[in-house]
Order: sequence, then C-alpha cells, then structure tokens
Amino acid sequence: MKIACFGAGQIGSAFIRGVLKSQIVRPENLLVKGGKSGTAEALQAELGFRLVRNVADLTDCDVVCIATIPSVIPSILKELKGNLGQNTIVLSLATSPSIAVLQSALGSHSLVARAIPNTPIQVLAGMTGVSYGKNCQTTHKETVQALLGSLGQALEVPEEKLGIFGTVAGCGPAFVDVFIEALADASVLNGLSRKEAYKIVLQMIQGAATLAQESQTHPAVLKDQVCSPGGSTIRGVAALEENGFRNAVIQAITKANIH
Ligand SMILES: NC(=O)C1=CN([C@@H]2O[C@H](COP(=O)(O)OP(=O)(O)OC[C@H]3O[C@@H](n4cnc5c(N)ncnc54)[C@H](OP(=O)(O)O)[C@@H]3O)[C@@H](O)[C@H]2O)C=CC1
Ligand SMILES: O=C(O)[C@@H]1CCC=N1
Repeated sequence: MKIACFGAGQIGSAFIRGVLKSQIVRPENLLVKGGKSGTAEALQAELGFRLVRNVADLTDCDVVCIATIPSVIPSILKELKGNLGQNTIVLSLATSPSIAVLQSALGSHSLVARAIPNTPIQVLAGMTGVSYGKNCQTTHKETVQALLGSLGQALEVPEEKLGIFGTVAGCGPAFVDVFIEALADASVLNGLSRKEAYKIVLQMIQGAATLAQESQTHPAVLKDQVCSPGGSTIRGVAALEENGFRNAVIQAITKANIH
C-alpha cells in the first residue's frame, strides 16, 4: 500500500507511527507533508519515511490522509485537486469539514472518506470510526478498512454518527487519562509512591476493561460483584455519586460532542 499524510502533529504522528508499526505500509511508501514548525522533518529523521517534495508525487497513492486542524484543509484540498490518481482515496482525520464539502472541493468524481481515530492507534490499540462518500466502492472501503483496521479496530458508521463516535473514542483517552492521574494522585496522598501508583492503576484499568469485554457482563453487575456488604467499595461508590461523577462524565461527553 502507498499512502500519504498531510500533518505530523498529534494524530498525524500517531497515525504514522501506527502504520509503520503494523507494517501495512513500508517507510519508502509513506509520504508525509508537514507544516512550518519542522515536526514532520524531526519525525522523518526518527522513522525514515519520505517527505513530500511535490504534490504531483501523490498521484499513485492508494490513500491520502489529512491530519491537520480544519482551518488548513481548504488550502490542502486546492493543492490536491488535479494531483490525485483515479483510485486515490482522500481520507480526512479532522473533525470537519463534512464529506459533502470535501467532495465539492475535490470534484464530483473524487473518492472521499472521513475517519476519527484516537491516539492509541500508535500502539495498534485504536478505535476508529469511518464514513464514506458516495463514490467509494467496496474495493475502496476494503483499502481504507485494511489501513485503519491495522491500527486496532475500525468501524464504518453513517456520517451523522461519526461525531459522537469520535467524541467517545477520540476524546475519551484524555478523559481516561484524567481519571488515571486522579487515581494516582489519590494513591500518593495515601502513601504509595508515584511509580507504584501508576503500575497499580494502569494494570487495574486494563484488567477491568478486559473483564468487561471478555465476560460481556453489564458494568453494573461487575460493579456489584466488587461491592461487598458494608465494605470499602460501596463507600467509594457512594462518594463518587455524592460528587456527581456520572454527571461529570455525561457532561464531558456532551460538551465535547463533535458536530
Ligand atoms: N489529537 C487527537 O487525538 C485527534 C485529533 N483529530 C483531529 O486531527 C486534526 C489534527 O489534530 P492534532 O493532531 O491534535 O493537531 P496538531 O496541531 O497536533 O497537528 C496538526 C499538524 O498539522 C500541520 N500542518 C499545518 N498546516 C499544514 C499544511 N498546510 N500541510 C501539512 N501539515 C500542516 C501542523 O504542522 P506545524 O505545526 O508545523 O504547522 C501540525 O503538526 C484535527 O482536525 C483534530 O480534530 C482527530 C482524532 C483524534
Ligand atoms: O480535541 C479535538 O478536537 C480532537 C477531536 C478528537 C480528539 N481530539
């Protein structure tokens, strides 16, 4: 597979690291174009992909990804128009613009898709939602699925659900990181070292997620199994409820919701 990526910032670099780690693309078949700050050049020195010198080099790419903030995208689309092969799919990883806007900028026959990945793609543990423009046929979807699926799980969703999918899966890691840090702070407050705290917290979170996934048991049942009568856990659960933990999480997702 030959792919290109515009942007080597947070999600661009996670994508680049992921596709090289999964070996879905070889470094010589990965072309990257960065912005002005030199992040792409620094990453290239570490990972050995190719830097894009000329957009005309992209015509034989299977997929051209766009991993920049939305405001830069119109100028990238202008650069791309006329430099894409007949079967090159433009895959935007940005929260906007919509497929309709991408397609109208690139031409009515263009192959366009949108995906919202998350930072765990760099360790092949991603969860990515993807939506396709109307010109994408099964073979194009298979190419994108192979690419994104190599980074963890990738699920096709209608574009109207991509925002909330991307909010939970894409913003979610930051919320979980806040929770991890808070658990570690509480552990340190109560006498553990930072190192011990993170070791315990990370394995506990991974274990709880694995149990929920493998047992296919409702989280309320799993929670009840931990709460011994008159025991410690139920006192902690009551404290979470008293402090609006559930509501805080619901508000966080609702405020973050990508439209
Ligand atoms: N961060 C995340 O976890 C996720 C982000 N996204 C989406 O991805 C997009 C990027 O976000 P994020 O990675 O966090 O942002 P960053 O600011 O970290 O990265 C954006 C990158 O784009 C580069 N850039 C700017 N202009 C151009 C250009 N003309 N051509 C090529 N590259 C350019 C910038 O380079 P320079 O600084 O050198 O100008 C920068 O490195 C956003 O739309 C975001 O919504 C989606 C899912 C998850
Ligand atoms: O913060 C953001 O806007 C992006 C979208 C998903 C994750 N980060």
